[in-house]
Amino acid sequence: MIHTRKLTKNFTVKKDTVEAVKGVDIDVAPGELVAFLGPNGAGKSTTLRMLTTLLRPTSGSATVAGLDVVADPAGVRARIGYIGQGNGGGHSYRVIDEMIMQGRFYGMNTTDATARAKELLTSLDLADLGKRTVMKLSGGQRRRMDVALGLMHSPRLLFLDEPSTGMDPQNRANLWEHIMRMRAEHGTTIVLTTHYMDEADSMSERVIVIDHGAIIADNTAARLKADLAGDLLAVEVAAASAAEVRGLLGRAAAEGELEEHAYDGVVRFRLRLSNGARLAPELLRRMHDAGAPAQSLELKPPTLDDVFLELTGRSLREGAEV
Ligand SMILES: Nc1ncnc2c1ncn2[C@@H]1O[C@H](COP(=O)(O)OP(=O)(O)OP(=O)(O)O)[C@@H](O)[C@H]1O
Repeated sequence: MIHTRKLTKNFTVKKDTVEAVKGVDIDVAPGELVAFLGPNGAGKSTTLRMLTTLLRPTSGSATVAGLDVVADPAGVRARIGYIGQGNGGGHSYRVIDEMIMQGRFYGMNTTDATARAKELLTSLDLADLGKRTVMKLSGGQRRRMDVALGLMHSPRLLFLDEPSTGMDPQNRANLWEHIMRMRAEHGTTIVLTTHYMDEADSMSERVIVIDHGAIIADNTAARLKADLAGDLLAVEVAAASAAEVRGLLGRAAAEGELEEHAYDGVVRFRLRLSNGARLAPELLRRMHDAGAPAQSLELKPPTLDDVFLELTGRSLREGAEV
């Protein structure tokens, strides 16, 4: 559905060159749900804008829905849906009219456009609001209308640029429920950008991590976490047992990753383990047998932020406007 090779975008700002996207290779198969995850300024939107023909690449190639973005931008646009960061349509039109106009814009006749608009408004839980003017919708309803607009011409491929930024958790969950239902019903391929790691983690089947204009990881969230981060285990023991436990945990920890912190007669050890849930009981047993029992234990599965930290030495949270 998407194939890019060495896709590159440079901007010139006051004689300086900003390398926004540095030669990325991306392949997305039909039906996939892929998230571009990265901090502010990583190059996610620029990549999306090249794929949706809104920006012309500086170099490299991109084929989207079977067509070249430079040779046939109009053809690409006809086959895709795009929901940008600040979409929303006119303010004083009724929702249903806005939808029908969008369909007409894509060459549908009024009867088909009306039928499609009604169908989409129903699936996106907006049926009762069709006659309301756009400006009277709440933020969450309006974002759902954006999604409906992007789907009017039944694109096989839908791009969403930060679909839920600025929404409260309930509206985000609601939007996602609708997107997932659309996808199940129509088999739409979905590519989105986000800097919410939990969103990339729970919603996408595949996460492409972008930093400084380059792809630094590309896999399922589960694989990325298992391969690059591991579980975080924290164990507290009496200070008198620390030497014993340091030896035991040191052997289990990945190289150089055993941290310790002493306070009030207790030592708290922290380490990363690739399979913590399995290893923790065995470690506890060994500590107990060595006469150095744990006073407390905490086991946390990794997040995509841990993955990003491992890859870049920075937290994804640092740059995110969350
Ligand atoms: N039109 C432009 N002119 C100059 N520089 C630009 C332009 N658009 C983007 N950039 C720069 O290109 C880089 C990538 O920006 P981009 O918007 O693609 O990042 P992003 O990952 O989508 O960030 P965000 O999460 O904030 O939307 C940034 O350094 C940005 O300042």
